[in-house]
Amino acid sequence: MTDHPGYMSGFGNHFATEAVPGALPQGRNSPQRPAFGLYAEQLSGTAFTAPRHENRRSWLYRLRPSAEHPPYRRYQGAKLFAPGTAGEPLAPNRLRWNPLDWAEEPEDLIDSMVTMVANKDPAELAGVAVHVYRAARDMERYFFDADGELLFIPQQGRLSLLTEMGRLDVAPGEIALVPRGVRFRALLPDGRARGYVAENHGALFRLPELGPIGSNGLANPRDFQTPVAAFEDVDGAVELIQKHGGSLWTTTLDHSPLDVVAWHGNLAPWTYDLARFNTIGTVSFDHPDPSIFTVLTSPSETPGRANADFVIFPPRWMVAEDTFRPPWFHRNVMSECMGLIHGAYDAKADGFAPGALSLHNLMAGHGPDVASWRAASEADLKPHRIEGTMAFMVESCWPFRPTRFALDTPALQRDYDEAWGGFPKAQLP
Ligand SMILES: O=C(O)Cc1cc(O)ccc1O
Ligand SMILES: [Fe+2]
Repeated sequence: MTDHPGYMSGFGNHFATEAVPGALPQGRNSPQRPAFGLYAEQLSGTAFTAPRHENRRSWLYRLRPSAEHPPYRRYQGAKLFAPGTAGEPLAPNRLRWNPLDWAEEPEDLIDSMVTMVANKDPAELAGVAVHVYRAARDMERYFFDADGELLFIPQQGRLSLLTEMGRLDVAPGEIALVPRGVRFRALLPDGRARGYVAENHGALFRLPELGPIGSNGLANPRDFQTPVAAFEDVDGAVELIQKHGGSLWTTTLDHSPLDVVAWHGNLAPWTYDLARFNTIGTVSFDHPDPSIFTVLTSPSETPGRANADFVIFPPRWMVAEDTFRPPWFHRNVMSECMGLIHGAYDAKADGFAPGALSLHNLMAGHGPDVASWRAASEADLKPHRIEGTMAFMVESCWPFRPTRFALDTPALQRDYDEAWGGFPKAQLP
């Protein structure tokens, strides 16, 4: 891999970048004759008339227009990627899966994608799906998702995402976002890579409001890194796959679609190092709601009720006095899908390994397993640092439905309910 060509800093900024000097028009978006015969193209992430503070779009200057392509046909590979969820009534059970094994034949990122849970039809422009990838081959073809933006959460092995708008290098502990429609291919600098993808069909992820926290804190905007323009000037047949309306489609181009020489705007890919998250918690007593750990939020149309929140449980000091410090028992009106990047999660002493996934849909009683409850109830409450861990949660107001694969795979822990078996009964005086 060559050195990274560089990043620009800031979340949702209006960036301007050109890989060839003079490629970016000045003072207008669509000149009569763009420099060098480039083609100007607007890519929108919100409706043209979205309020200004929500509005996201970028202008791309490319070697050929994206419009030049033959019809798409159904793609026959990637059978576990977006097959639709199991049709039967949604059981209210808590579910947990061990990390998925590598496929027998090495697959590229797209063929290795396994959809585990999803809610809503992408055509509703709402909902979120959680996929797991376990890739062992570089992509020689290209992909884009017409159904939503893709939040990559690597768990093992780095990804190099060559996108239309520049290159994202992302390692476990970092995340990356590729906007809806942006074409990319994924290279695997470590030979293989496993992780999670949250596919957001709804309102674009943004930083949460800070309320009384003030003007700084949680994920700070300047720590988001957007790549400078970088392009491939490659002629020859290449495959372009898209996910559209919940199914996969393929076509052949006679050139690389990563041919954007310059771009400007505020719809852009980025990476973010979760270690930069400014974690906030109690310095007195009680454990705040985990909304305090929100990195990104995609609002629904109901104020305060997220279509999708991306929440992390990072290393941090626990100092709460006379407090049960791990996650308390709870029944939540929101639905929770959790994964673990590394280390151990403080509510689950056993059975939740890095790469695992859990699902606690609305009103499912959950919280610490017996061993975690006992240890935390008996602990000597000194300041204690939770180290070397990074769990995350994709929380949604729409209950998640598992896919057929997720319900049938041997990775499903059929004894998960036992995590909460054997609590001693309270003894009244
Ligand atoms: O279920 C979980 O482990 C996530 C979680 C953590 C917490 O501290 C409070 C609520 C919650 O859903
Ligand atoms: Fe929870």
